[in-house]
Amino acid sequence: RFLSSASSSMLTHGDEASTHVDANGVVDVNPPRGTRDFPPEDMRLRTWLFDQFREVSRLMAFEEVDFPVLESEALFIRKAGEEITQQLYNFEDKGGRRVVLRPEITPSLARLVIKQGKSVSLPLKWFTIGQCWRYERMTRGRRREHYQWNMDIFGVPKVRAEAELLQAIVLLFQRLGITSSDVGIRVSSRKVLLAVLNMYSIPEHLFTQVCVIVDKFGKLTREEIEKELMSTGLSSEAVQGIIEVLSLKSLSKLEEVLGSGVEAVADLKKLFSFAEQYGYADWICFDASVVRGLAYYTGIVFEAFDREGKLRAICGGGRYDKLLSTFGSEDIPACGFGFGDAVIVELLKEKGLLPDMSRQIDDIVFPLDEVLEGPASSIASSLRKKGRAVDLVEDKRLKWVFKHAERINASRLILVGNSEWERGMVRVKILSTREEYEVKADELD
Ligand SMILES: OCc1cccc(Br)n1
Repeated sequence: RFLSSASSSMLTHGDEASTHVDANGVVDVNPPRGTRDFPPEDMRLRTWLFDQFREVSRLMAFEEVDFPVLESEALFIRKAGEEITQQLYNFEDKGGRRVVLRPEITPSLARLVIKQGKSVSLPLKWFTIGQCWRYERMTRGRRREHYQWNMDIFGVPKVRAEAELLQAIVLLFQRLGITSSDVGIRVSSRKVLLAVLNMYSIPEHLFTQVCVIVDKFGKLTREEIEKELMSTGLSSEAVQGIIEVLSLKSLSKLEEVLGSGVEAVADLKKLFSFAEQYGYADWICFDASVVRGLAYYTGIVFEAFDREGKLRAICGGGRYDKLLSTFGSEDIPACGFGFGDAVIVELLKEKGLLPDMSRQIDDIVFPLDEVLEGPASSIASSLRKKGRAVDLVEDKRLKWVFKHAERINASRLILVGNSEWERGMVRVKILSTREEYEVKADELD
C-alpha cells in the first residue's frame, strides 16, 4: 500500500533516489525490509509475552537493566567467523564513529558491569528485553530484527548459575502452557570440545574457530563440517575424533571416552543432579553436539528445541567466563541466555497455545445529545480516576456504539441522555447480561 501522493509531498526526505519512495514521491508504507510493525493486536500479544518474561525474571530475583540499541562497533569485532559478527548492522555516524545496531545483548551487559566496576556487589542477576539487529542480504527473506529476553548472572563460577538459568527457561515455558513433551533443552559444555582438542594436542587458539564450525552440526552435512574443520588445519584423525565425541548423547559414554576426572563431566553431572532437585530433569538432556555459535562461551552451553524438530532453536545460552578480559578488564565468571520473540510465537501457534488477544475495556460513555458532551466528559473523567478504562465516544449513531461495545468487549455502556440527566441520572447497560438500570451520575463507580 502507498500513501497518496498529496500526503507524501509533505514528507521531507533527501533528493536522493530512495527505494522507499517511488518516482511520483509516493512513500511505501511498509516498514524497512526485515523489520516489523506492531499494530494493536500484535502489540497486545508482544506485551503479553514480555509480561511473562518479566514475571519469570521477578520470580528469579533478577533486576531489570537497559542499554542503547546503538553500540560501538568495537564491542562486536571478533575474529571467529561467527554469523552474528558477519552480519553486523554497522555504519559510520555523522561524527565518523563506527557504530552498530547491536546484534546481541551480552557485550552491552559486560560493558555495564565493567563500567559499574567496584560499585556493584557480586553476584549480579540482571535481565533485559531488547531489540537486536542483523544485516543479512535479504536473499533468504529472513528478519533483520527481533526482540530478545536476556537473563545473565555475573560472579557465580559454579554450575549453580546455569541451574538457575535453566529453571528460568522452564518456568517461562510452563507459564505459556508448554510442556516437556513439546520442548527439550539440550545441554553440553564447551569443555567437552576442549578435552577432545587436548586429546589430539590441537592448539587452543583453534578452539573458538572449531566451536563456530561445529555449531553448524545439523545445519551442514557431515562432509561439509569435516571440510571446514580440515580447513583449520586439523588432522583427519582429530576431525573424526571430534565428530565422534560430539555425536554422544549419553553422559556415561562421554565419561568413558574422556575419563571421569575431566571437568566437563563433573560440571555436567552436577548440573543434572541440580535438575533433579529443581524438578526440571525431564526437560533437559545431554547432547555433546550443542556448542552454540557465539565465540565467547567457555563452559556449559544449552539450547531449547521443539521436539517435533520443525523450528529453529527457541532460546540458547551458556557460560562465558572470559568475555570481560576481551574488553581489557578483569574477568568475572558469567553465564546467560537469550530468548527471542519470534520462534516462541511460532511454537505457540503450532501448539494452539496463543492466548486470546482481543481488546477489553471497562466502560463506554456515550452522550445521546451533543449538549451532553460536557457531562459525559465529567462522567468519563471520574470513572477513570476510579481506575476504570473508559472509551468516551461521540458523533456516532447509537447502533454503531453497540457494535463498537461488542468489538472492544466493553463491560458496561454508560448512556448520558437528556431525560435522565435532568434528574441527575445516567443509564447503565451491562453488556454481558443485557441488564439495564438508571443510577445517580455521582454514585457511578
Ligand atoms: O539470533 C540472531 C539474530 C540477531 C539479531 C537479529 C536477528 Br532477527 N537474529
